[in-house]
Amino acid sequence: MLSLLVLAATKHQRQQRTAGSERRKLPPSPSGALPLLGHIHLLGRLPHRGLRSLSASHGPVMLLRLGPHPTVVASSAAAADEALRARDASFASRPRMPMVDRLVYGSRDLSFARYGDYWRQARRVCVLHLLSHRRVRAFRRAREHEAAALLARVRRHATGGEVVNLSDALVSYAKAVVARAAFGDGDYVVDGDRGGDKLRRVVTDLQQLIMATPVREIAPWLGWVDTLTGLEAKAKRTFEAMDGLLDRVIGDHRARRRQDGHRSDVLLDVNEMENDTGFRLDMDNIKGLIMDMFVAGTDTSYTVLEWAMAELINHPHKMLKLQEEVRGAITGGHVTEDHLDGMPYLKAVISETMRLHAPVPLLLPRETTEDTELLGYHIPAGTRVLINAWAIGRDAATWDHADEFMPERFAGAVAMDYTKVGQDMRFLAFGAGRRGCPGVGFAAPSVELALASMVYRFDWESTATSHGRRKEGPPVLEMSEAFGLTVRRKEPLLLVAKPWYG
Ligand code: HEM
Repeated sequence: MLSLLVLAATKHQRQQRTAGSERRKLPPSPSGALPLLGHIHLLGRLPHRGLRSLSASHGPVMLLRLGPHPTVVASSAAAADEALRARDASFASRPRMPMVDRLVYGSRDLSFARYGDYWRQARRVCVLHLLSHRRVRAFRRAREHEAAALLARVRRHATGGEVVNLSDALVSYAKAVVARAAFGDGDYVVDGDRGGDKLRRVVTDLQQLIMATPVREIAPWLGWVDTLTGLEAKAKRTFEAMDGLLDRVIGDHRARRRQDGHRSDVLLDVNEMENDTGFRLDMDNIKGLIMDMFVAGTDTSYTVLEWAMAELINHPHKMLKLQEEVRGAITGGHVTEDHLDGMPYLKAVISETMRLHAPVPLLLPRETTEDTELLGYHIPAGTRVLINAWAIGRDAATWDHADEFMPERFAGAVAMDYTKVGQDMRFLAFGAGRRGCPGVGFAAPSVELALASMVYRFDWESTATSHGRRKEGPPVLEMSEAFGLTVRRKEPLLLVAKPWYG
């Protein structure tokens, strides 16, 4: 009898344990994890693609170990919806990344700040004072001025029949537009670099470093490898260049304020404006936030423009359709921001470009703030989370002809407004939820104005077709990607532009 009771009790305990572990089932993990590295080697050169392949076998929620970090990867709209909408607060932090701490003032900015009171206040300050509708409107003239400079640069090559390196021209445009807003109206340079090349390199290095996994992070006793590979020196050089630039920007503004009460730099005035709330920014916070505006706003906008032009070149009928819309809407000989509202196809082209080429393919890494769940799997507190926005944008389960460039899907009666962040969880170019991009209102007019201006003023051809018009046919431009925080084209966009005089 006793043994029967013991047996029954043991069985009950086992059942309870099984039920408990089922309730706390972890997401599936690919096999092949290596000591120290975990699954890093499975990601490949283009992690958003590597992760999509893994999710094809392991499902929309996977658990990977990237170095020492357990990392959940979400690869479907349903998983993103749960993480970024239904359980938004549980997925709202950012992980501590030693390299980011080092480059971005201990992550005391906005993009990389951990979820909590500082982040909440910093985001409010940015949304209210830096990225408000009023301030975006205030920079309208600056955007129109920079768009004119972009066209002048293209025209210089076009009149001589030369090839234009459009990638270079677009990088300069995007950096100039954001720099005016982030740095004020001064002409700031790194080490006497007038053309802005060094500044561009510093920002590129900064982005690559943010994505790098230092060996020190995987195996602290192998930290010397980072010195040997030059990673340490690159991090030091990059931080010093950016920090020096920010010191000059802030120093100049302070001097001008002392001289003439000039009040153009909102961040430097924030502490006065925020007196009532008791929130104060120290110098590292101010530098971190200016850096955020610059780094978060430039390569993203430029990448969208570059992919949009490449897709339009590969789809000449769509290019013609866009040109007809833009040329039909323009009065006065050049595009202004007043014209943009009357260009639904332009907005559809931009949406479709970002669906196919999510500029930040894995968003910014998240971290869970508490024990939570995702599609029925248990996700412990402190787990890193990657949302594969790129894979979700191309998911054949939710998009027809998912890999095709079809702006029409966003035009017409059910047109999607891409500036409404989080409206459609199949489209995550700007992320979603409380950590979604607060800069979309700033990015939209600068991207739309530049694209409309380029297709209005010029007819475009790839160097491969410039000696004879090509009918719709196989794509002529190589569309390979280079990975970073943003994913840009691997090869620069070299095009021939022919002025259009209407
Ligand atoms: C086409 C242009 C842009 C794209 C595609 C883009 C995309 C993104 C993405 C994917 C995120 C991460 C969202 C998440 O984790 O859910 C983000 C965050 C952020 N973006 Fe943008 N962005 C763009 C332009 C801008 C601009 C112009 C600014 C500012 C001037 C900006 C400022 C920020 C900031 C501060 C964050 C961090 C927000 C937080 O963590 O609370 N972005 N952006």
